[in-house]
Parts: sequence; structure tokens; C-alpha cells
Amino acid sequence: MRAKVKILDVETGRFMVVINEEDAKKAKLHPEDLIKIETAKRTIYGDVVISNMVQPGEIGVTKDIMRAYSFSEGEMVNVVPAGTPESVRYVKKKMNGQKLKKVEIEAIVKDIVDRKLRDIEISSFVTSLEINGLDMDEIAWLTMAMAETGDMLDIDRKPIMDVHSIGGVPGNKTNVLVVPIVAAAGLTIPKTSSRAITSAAGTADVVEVLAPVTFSLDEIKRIVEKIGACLVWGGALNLAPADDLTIKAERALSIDPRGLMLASIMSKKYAMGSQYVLIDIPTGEGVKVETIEEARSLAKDFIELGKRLGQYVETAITYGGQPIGHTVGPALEAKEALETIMTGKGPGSLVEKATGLAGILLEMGGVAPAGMGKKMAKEILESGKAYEKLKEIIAEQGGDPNIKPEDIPIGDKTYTFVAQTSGYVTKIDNKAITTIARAAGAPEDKGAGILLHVKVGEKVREGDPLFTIHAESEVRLDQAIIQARRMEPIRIEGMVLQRIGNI
Ligand SMILES: O=P(O)(O)OC[C@H]1O[C@H](OP(=O)(O)O)[C@H](O)[C@@H]1O
Ligand SMILES: Nc1ccnc(=O)[nH]1
Repeated sequence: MRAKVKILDVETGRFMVVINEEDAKKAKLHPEDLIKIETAKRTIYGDVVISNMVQPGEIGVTKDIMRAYSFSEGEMVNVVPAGTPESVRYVKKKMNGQKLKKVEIEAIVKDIVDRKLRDIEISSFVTSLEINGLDMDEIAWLTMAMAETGDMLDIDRKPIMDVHSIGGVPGNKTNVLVVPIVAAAGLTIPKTSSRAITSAAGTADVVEVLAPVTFSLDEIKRIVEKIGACLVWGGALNLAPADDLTIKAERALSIDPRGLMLASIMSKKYAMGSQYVLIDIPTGEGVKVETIEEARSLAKDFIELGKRLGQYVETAITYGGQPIGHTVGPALEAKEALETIMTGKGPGSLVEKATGLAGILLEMGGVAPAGMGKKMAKEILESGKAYEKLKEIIAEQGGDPNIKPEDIPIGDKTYTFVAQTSGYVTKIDNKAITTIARAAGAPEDKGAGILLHVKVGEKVREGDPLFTIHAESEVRLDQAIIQARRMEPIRIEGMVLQRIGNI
């Protein structure tokens, strides 16, 4: 069928093509069918939506499509039913627990990027990876396919350093400090982050409170060649574009299958041209990796994958048994990160982790002698040089470099939970903290989240505040309170844990 393009002021988060009811009947098209739109220059795929908001002979394209492919109003296109893509068979093969071939993985990734696989199929693929996993060959093929279906950055500075956390631990604003410390030492670090996957705030969500994070590759090249660093959102770029589409399914399910996580992280590092990569593996109860053995095995996989891609990878297994610092949620975390970098002082967990990771990078990049990296990182943080570099990053990315922690708006609907008994904090439940912060509206509501008044090991008296929930709306606050009452986010125990007798 030939049709005239009508540009719609509608955003759906998916590629959708609106067809008039009469046309749909004639062409035997049904809601959610996959259709192909062809012009002389391009072919794109989208899901059918049937509506009389377009006239017979017209198709409506949404803003989501327009952002990726520009059409002009009135342009004539061919509309053809697309049928089921071949790669669905390969998704099913993985569901059955079979190893995929290189070409099959390439077909799946290409179809994800071309939007031939819809959210339903992508989420089936993600679920099949969660259940059946990938071996190292499959992971390497997936990584390359994800990188090669997008653009590559070529920065005119060497060496290129990079850092990436596998995430999972609440409050992980660490890399907002690590990147400026490393760049202040003269190294180049073009950092891309994803938004939250399983947590209440990804690094991209946190940085966005301070400055825009959405840039083109050319803009990133300009920023990094000028100041040696950036803190941007990877999903905005055509950099490993399948990543953001699979992350969408992961976020909805709050899962991050191991093989896909390796490919997600390393495809972006590869496309950014990173040569020396440090991977942070937070380990502890209630995060992605719960035991040191699992962390070591994952570390080995990252290093092996790096070798196959020609990158030098080191890993740091870090303490993830409770949140990092005292804040969880984009604005609260941005505030804490800014306070810490401005004064050189902050929560022990945040300062220790940031300077520990930055120190490893300073040694990997050859600017600190072996064993001296952490000391140098601490000096850079305490001297204010890291803060100066963060200000440069904020300014180059279009934010206000003079932003102060107190300027950052935090959700003003609050509720504080207090200790019901005196004792010691013996556990902060990572999963519960994330669930409550998300219920409060994080990461979409930037001001939503949790402020922790205590950390593990601290002594509390009955009635002392334990944590405050911040939300931007009363409804969200109530939902978060309900979640918090259902769970035990902070456990308080006396020194005598149990009395057992007469057995
Ligand atoms: O904790 P969750 O949401 O699962 O993981 C996602 C977070 O982990 C990584 O952190 P970084 O950018 O290396 O600091 C990602 O980029 C993202 O910010
Ligand atoms: N799966 C992922 C985990 C952490 N960061 C990413 O970019 N991707």
C-alpha cells in the first residue's frame, strides 16, 4: 500500500505507525502487527496502531520514529506487512537452552536495533538469558555485534581510560567522583553511563541533576579533547544502540543477566575506544553479586572479554553489603557527591571507594607509581583539583558550574522512620532500600529517594531517626511508606542476639 506521511505530535517510547481503520481492513493489518515502511532511502519497522486520527491513504509516524529517521510531512512511502522476523527463532533456541551461533546472535542484535523485534520479543530474549545464560563465545559475539551495529568514537588523545560499575548497590554515586579525580591527574576518561537498571539511580540519572547528559558523539569528542573527561548518558548516542533497548526490558523486570551485562558494559567501552578499563564489582547481600567466589569468576570473564576485544581490563571487587554513603535517589546522590567533592570530605564508604578506584586507574594509566595511586587520588580530592575538574565537566556539558549542594531541589514530601528499640544497626537491606526509593518515585522523579541517618555498626537509641523518605508527591510518598512498613530496611539488634537454653 502507498501512503502519505503525517507527522504526529505523539510520543510512545516505541516505534508505532498509525493506520486508518479502513486501510487496515483492506490491507488485513491488525493492532501490533509489525510493518515495514520503505522509501527510496530507508526501510524502517514499526508496530501498527489503528486509529481514525489519520485519514485513509495516510500513515502517522510518532516523534520516537522522527527522532531516529526524519520524514517530511506528505512524503510518499510504501507500507508492507513485515511478518515474523527470523531472529525470533533464535530467541526461542536460547529459551530451549541451546548455544547460539555467531550469525544468530548478530541477527538478534540487528533486529533489535532495526526495531524488528518488539518489546515483547526483546523481553523474552532478556528472560532467556537470565535463565539459560551465555558462554564466553556467545558473550564475545554479542559484545561485538552490539558495538558494530552502532557508531565508534575516535578521540585524539591517548591513553583512553575508563571505569564502569556493574551497579546494583544503592547510592553508588562513586563514579561522579572517580572521573574528575582521574582527569585532574591528566588522564583522558570519556565516561558513559546508563540510567538506572536495577537501582533507584544510575550515574546518568545522578549527573543529570548537575548538567545535561545527552550529547552526540561529535559533541563528546569536542568536550573530551578539550578537558579530558565527560560524564554522559550512553543511551543518547548511537553507541551500541541495542543496549538501551535491552536495558528497557531489564529495568521493567529489575534483572541484569550476567552475559548481557558483560556485553552491555564492554560493547560501550569498546565503541568509546577505551584502552584501560576498570570494572567495579560491588559484592554483598542483596546486590547483583553476593559472594566473593561469584565476584572472582565474573572478574575473570571481564578480563577474558577485554582480551578478546584488545582492551586491558582490571577489576575491583568492592564492598556492597550496604548502600554507599547516606543517600539514594538522583538529586540526593548528586547533592552528596557534590558536597564530598567540594570539601574533600564525606561519608567514609564514598571517599574510600572513590579514591580506591581512582587510585587503581592512576596506576593503570601510569601517572602514579605502583601502590601510590590511592594516596594520590586522595590528595587530588582533598586539594580541590577534582572539584575544579567536575566544574569544567559541568560547564562543558551546559550546566551551572557554580551550583551548590543547597541549590539542588529535593522532594519536599517526607516521612522519617525512627528506631523502635535501642541497639546497633546490624543490617541495611539493599533490596528494600531500592524498592522504597523506587516506590517514592526515583529515578524518574529526581528529588525522590532516601536519606539514611545511620549505617551498619552504629549505635542507636529508641526514637532516633533511621531514614527519611523524600518524594515529590504525596501519593508516591504513601506508596513508599507502605513498602517500608512491609519490609525491614534497617535491622537493629542488641549485643545479645539470641538466648538458647534447655536443648
Ligand atoms: O545499579 P544499576 O541500576 O543496576 O546499574 C546501572 C548503573 O551501573 C553503572 O554505573 P556507572 O555508570 O559505571 O557508575 C551504569 O552505568 C549505571 O549507572
Ligand atoms: N548491564 C549493565 C550494568 C551496568 N552498566 C551498564 O551499562 N549495563
